[in-house]
Amino acid sequence: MKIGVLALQGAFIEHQTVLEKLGVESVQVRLPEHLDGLDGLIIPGGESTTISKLAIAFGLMQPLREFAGEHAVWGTCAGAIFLSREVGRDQPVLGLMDITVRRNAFGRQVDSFETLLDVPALARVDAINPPFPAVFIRAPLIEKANGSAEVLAALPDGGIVAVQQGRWLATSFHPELSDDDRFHRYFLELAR
Ligand SMILES: NC(=O)CC[C@H](N)C(=O)O
Repeated sequence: MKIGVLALQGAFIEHQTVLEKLGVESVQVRLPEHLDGLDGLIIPGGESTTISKLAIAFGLMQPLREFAGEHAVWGTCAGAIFLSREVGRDQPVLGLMDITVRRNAFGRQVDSFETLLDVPALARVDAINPPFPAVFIRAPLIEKANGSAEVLAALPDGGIVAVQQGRWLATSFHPELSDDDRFHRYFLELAR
């Protein structure tokens, strides 16, 4: 199995480190041809406007959409914004997942925090399934999950922070920054 990590900007190395620990080969994706032969793709957190500018400059927008049509794709934080259909402002996105996101939804004072999340779907990779330690950094909130997009996790106030739509995943937080590889293992199941 070979997983690509979009390596235009942001926390791509951190995802590669987790994949390496799991014994999975990973490839940095910067150009369309780097998508060849991959079983799945992770779009990391970072700055979604920068990621989209570079993706346009490198001719990646359409190749990424085509790749996602046939493979598992997971966006974390800025990556989730990039995967979404609606960001409520004029910003190029892939428009794949049927979700509406609000960038920087947690405001300045609490722009970064860690919290324990119940994620029932992770029982697929861990029968005991303790709460997941989720790291939020200037995170977006998923305001709506429409159509076949299913909510995997929400904050106690109901704010949606993880969604799955078929083989696509979006998380507002950064599982690559917590010492817990269950989301990565869950994604690898989707990529298989
Ligand atoms: N940690 C992150 O990926 C932050 C996302 C960033 N605030 C954005 O809007 O793109």
